[in-house]
Amino acid sequence: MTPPALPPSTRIAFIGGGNMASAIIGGLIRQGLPAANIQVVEPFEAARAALKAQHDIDAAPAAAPALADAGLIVWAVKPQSFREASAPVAPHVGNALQLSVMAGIRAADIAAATGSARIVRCMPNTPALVGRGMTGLFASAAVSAADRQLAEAVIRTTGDALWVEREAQLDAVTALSGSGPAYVFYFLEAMQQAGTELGLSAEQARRLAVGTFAGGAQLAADSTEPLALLRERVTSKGGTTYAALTAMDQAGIKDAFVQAMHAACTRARELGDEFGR
Ligand SMILES: NC(=O)C1=CN([C@@H]2O[C@H](COP(=O)(O)OP(=O)(O)OC[C@H]3O[C@@H](n4cnc5c(N)ncnc54)[C@H](OP(=O)(O)O)[C@@H]3O)[C@@H](O)[C@H]2O)C=CC1
Ligand SMILES: O=C(O)[C@@H]1CCC=N1
Repeated sequence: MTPPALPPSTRIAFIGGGNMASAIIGGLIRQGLPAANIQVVEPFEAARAALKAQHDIDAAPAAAPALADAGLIVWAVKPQSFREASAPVAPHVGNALQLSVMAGIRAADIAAATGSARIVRCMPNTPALVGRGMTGLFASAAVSAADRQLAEAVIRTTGDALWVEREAQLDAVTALSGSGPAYVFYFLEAMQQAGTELGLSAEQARRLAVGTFAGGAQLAADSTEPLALLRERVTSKGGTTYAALTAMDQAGIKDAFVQAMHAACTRARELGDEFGR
């Protein structure tokens, strides 16, 4: 199915103009949405200056009636800032669709804070900055097919998108792909460290590690075979990979990694619970 296109007349207001807002704004501008169609409410002066420098957008320090022109309001503040941020914005939400990128905060709580239940929640990730984002989306019951298309069109300006049917699944998406880029960098750091310990320069080790991760991910993306089979093809009997994987299994790395993602999912749930209380 062809992904939905972003109508050029779309007017979008971002509440919070930090890292994630800037990544999505970059995608929108790359797809040709005029910067004049994008408003941003951002109290932090340095973040406003960064938006001006990167995207030529004049962010406002506080919510204003002009927000009412927006067909889409994107919530891009930290979950802990949502209550404070929502109070001055709520009177301007009107008939706009709301798209939240906030981890954990549930659609019912966003509806209660803003007075409108037309909400799509999503969980993007920072590769959105380079057009390679992977985002999970969830539509609340009040959302129409056209609303879903608009939300997906916005998100697809930053990379790939996948809908989930149950809101709780967004916590799993958060643990997997939302936080996931940090796991990739963590592994890359370890590979770089080992490379330097084994006699390579830091630059050589970084290039080898990053190239290997990107190549391995591409191989997996292009294949429908089980991931375990791809791993086994690298693992010659009695060879080096076997030695490395045996050491990893003995250290319990896979189990620790799985537990770490459970911890991330639990934290996403807690963020929602803490807000709803
Ligand atoms: N970073 C990531 O990888 C991902 C983040 N997310 C979600 O995106 C959201 C934003 O995260 P991120 O961009 O990293 O965070 P940032 O801190 O970079 O951005 C949030 C911005 O919102 C501003 N802000 C605070 N209070 C208000 C307010 N009352 N009105 C308007 N703006 C306000 C903050 O200003 P100040 O600094 O002054 O508080 C800050 O500049 C979070 O909810 C997070 O869960 C989702 C997926 C991935
Ligand atoms: O760490 C966080 O809470 C956010 C959500 C996913 C990535 N960053």
